[in-house]
Amino acid sequence: MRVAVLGCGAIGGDVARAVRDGAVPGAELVGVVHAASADPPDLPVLDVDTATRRADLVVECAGQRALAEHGPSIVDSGTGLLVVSVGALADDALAAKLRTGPGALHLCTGAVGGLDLLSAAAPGLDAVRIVTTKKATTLVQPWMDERQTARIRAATGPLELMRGPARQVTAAFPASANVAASVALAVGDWDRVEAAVVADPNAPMTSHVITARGAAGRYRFEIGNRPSERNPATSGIVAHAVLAAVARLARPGGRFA
Ligand SMILES: NC(=O)C1=CN([C@@H]2O[C@H](COP(=O)(O)OP(=O)(O)OC[C@H]3O[C@@H](n4cnc5c(N)ncnc54)[C@H](O)[C@@H]3O)[C@@H](O)[C@H]2O)C=CC1
Ligand SMILES: O=C([O-])CC(=O)C(=O)O
Repeated sequence: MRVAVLGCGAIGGDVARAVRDGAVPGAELVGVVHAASADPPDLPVLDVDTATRRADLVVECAGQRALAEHGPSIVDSGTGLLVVSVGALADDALAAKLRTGPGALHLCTGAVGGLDLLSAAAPGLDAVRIVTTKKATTLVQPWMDERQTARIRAATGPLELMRGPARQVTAAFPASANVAASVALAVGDWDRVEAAVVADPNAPMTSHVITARGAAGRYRFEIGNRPSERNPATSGIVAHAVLAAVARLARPGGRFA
């Protein structure tokens, strides 16, 4: 399977180098699509149209906005698309376009787990929640006013920044709350999932606590991820989750579906 990577930052750079170095049996790197001014010195850089033409699978690691910009033309061309910025699917029109194909849309589990069980239990779940806690300064957003930004920077303990429907929270924190979208997509219902984002200056790790209950049972998944050394807003595990997904697509069969 020929693989191109869209976005060559903390996740995409690690994914592209691992595929290039043969870490994923059955997958080979055709190149990366890179937006920053200086090209990554050790990877072949392609424009998005060439990458789409040459690859069987484009792996999006570039953010919700880049997915909205390039995703539709990738699937429209028949090339497969593996998405890490799943929060972009909170836009129903974009989600419908990406699901239309003919290229297949695949979602990466990213920084969280338990999505398979939540998906299976979904018809019997009433309340589903995810609380994300990260290093405070990684959660400052362009839409915040000076007072709010100063409050985050001065925080000495946990500070809840937002609590609300998953759709709203993933849009407000597009590089930090894709996990809220992952839970909503697993449950198949944006309205049943409440998400919260907490800034904690002392958080040694990024944590995601997912709880759900209903007729199906009671569930609690507590995840503590070490942040990426390249991007403290991103959990280090995400690049590995992307590589695991590429491996499943490159050599299907004999694994959890
Ligand atoms: N599903 C999940 O659990 C998670 C999802 N994410 C998503 O992954 C994205 C990437 O995360 P990182 O690698 O840590 O971010 P990063 O900021 O380190 O890297 C993103 C890269 O994409 C590039 N880029 C942006 N727009 C582009 C475009 N139109 N074409 C080509 N390249 C473009 C940037 O220049 C940058 O190099 C996040 O923005 C977030 O949406 C991140 C963490 C967890
Ligand atoms: O990496 C993480 O822990 C979560 C994250 O940034 C996201 O969901 O966008």
